[in-house]
Amino acid sequence: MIYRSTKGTAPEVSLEEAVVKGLAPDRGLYMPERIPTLPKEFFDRLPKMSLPEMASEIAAALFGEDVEPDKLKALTEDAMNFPIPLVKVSDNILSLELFHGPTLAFKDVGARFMARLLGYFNRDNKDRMVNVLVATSGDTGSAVANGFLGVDGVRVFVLYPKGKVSPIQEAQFTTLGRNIEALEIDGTFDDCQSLVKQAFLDKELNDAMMLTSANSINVARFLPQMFYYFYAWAQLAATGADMDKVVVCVPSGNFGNITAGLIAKRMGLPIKRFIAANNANDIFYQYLKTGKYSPRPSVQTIANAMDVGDPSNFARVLDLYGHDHAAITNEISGCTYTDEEIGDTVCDTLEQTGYQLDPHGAVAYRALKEYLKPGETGIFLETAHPAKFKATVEEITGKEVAIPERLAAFMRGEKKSVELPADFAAFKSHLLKMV
Ligand SMILES: N[C@@H](CCOP(=O)(O)O)C(=O)O
Repeated sequence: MIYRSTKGTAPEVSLEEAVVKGLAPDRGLYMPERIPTLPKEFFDRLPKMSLPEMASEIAAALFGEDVEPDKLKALTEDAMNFPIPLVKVSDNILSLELFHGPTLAFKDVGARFMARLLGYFNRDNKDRMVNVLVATSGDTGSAVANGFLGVDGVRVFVLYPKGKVSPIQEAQFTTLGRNIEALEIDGTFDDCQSLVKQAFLDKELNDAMMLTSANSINVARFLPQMFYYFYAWAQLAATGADMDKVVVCVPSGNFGNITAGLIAKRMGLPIKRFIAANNANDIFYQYLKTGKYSPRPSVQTIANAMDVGDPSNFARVLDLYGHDHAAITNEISGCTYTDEEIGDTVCDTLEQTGYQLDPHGAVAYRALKEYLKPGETGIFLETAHPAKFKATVEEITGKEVAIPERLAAFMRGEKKSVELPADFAAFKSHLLKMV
C-alpha cells in the first residue's frame, strides 16, 4: 500500500517509511492511497469472531501487502490481547469499554500495535536507535511509554503540559525510567505537539538521530484504532439488535479516534452516523457550525485528554471528505459541554444507572442522551478508566473510586522528569545531548 500526504506535496511512501517518518515532510499526515472494502462474507462472520481474529483480518486488508502474513497475524493478535466489552448503560445506549488494557485507556490498542510493527520494521537494523517523540494530554504518553518500555533500540520522549494531566496519568509515564524520558513542558498540549512536529522538520536533528512519532499522526498508531469499531458492531449484532441505526459517539480531542471510525465505515462497517463530542475545546464543533476552522490555544478542563486546540487529524477528516463541509456535516454532528455539564453527567448517570463514567466518556454519553433519534442505538467510546481521574470523579460524586492494582502500581514509583520551556531551541538542544 502506498501512503500519501494530506497536503499532497510530499513524495508517496511505503508503509514502513510512513511509520518510521511519522509526519510527511510537507507537514501533511499520511493516508493510505486507497481504503479497501471488506467483503459481505466478512461482515456475516463478524458476530462470531474474537477480537484478535477480526483485528488480524482487518490488519491483513490494510497492511497485508507490506508485512509477511504470519508475522502480521502474530503481532496483531499479541497487541489485541485484552478485552473490550460492550456494556449496556441505559435503554438504547451502550459503552464500549476501552480501558481494560495495560494503561487503562484506549490508546493501548494503537500503541501496542505500533510498538510491534516498528519492531518488525526494525528487525534487521538492531543497531539503529529509534527515538519516539510523543506529545500527550494525558493518555497517549502512558500507553506509548508502556508499549515501548524496555524495547531494545527504542528511546521514548514523552512531552506533557506541566500541571495539566491528572496525577495518576503523570505517574504512568514519569516513573518508568529505563528507555522512557518524561519532558515536562511549560505550556499546553498544543505546544508539546508543535515541538514534536517541528522536530520532524529539523534537518540537523534528523541527521543526528532517527525520529518518529507515536501520536495518532502516525498511521501505525491511528489505523489500528478501527479494530474496536468493528468489535463494538459485532458485539451489538450478536445481540440481535437492529443494525441499520447504529450511532457512534466519540469523545474527541486530537480526532485520531473518530477518524479511525470514519475509515472503518469506508471499509464497509455500517455505522449510520457519528457524533464528535467536545469539551470546552470545541474547535471542531465550531467548524461544523460555521465551515471555518479556527484553532485556538486549548483550555484546561476535567476531560483533560481532550484539551486540544488544533486537532492534528482534522486534516485527515477534511481529506476523507474531499474538503466538502456539507459531506462532513452529513455524517458527523458535534456538541460541546462545559465542565459543569460533564460533572453533572457523571453524577446523574451514576445515580440513575449505577454506571461510573469517566469525564471523557461522560461527554459522549451525554451527547447520545441528547441527540439520539427514535429507533437509533448509541454506542459511546469509554476511553479511559474513571480511576485515572480519581480525585476529580470522587469530588463530583462524593463516592470512592477504587484503583485497579495495575494503576496503583504506577503510583508507587518515583517521579522523574526534565522541565523544559515550550521553546523549540531548548527541546532540540536537549535531544541533541542524547546523541
Ligand atoms: N488525547 C491525547 C493527546 C494526543 O492524541 P493522539 O491520539 O494524537 O496521541 C492524550 O491523551 O495524550
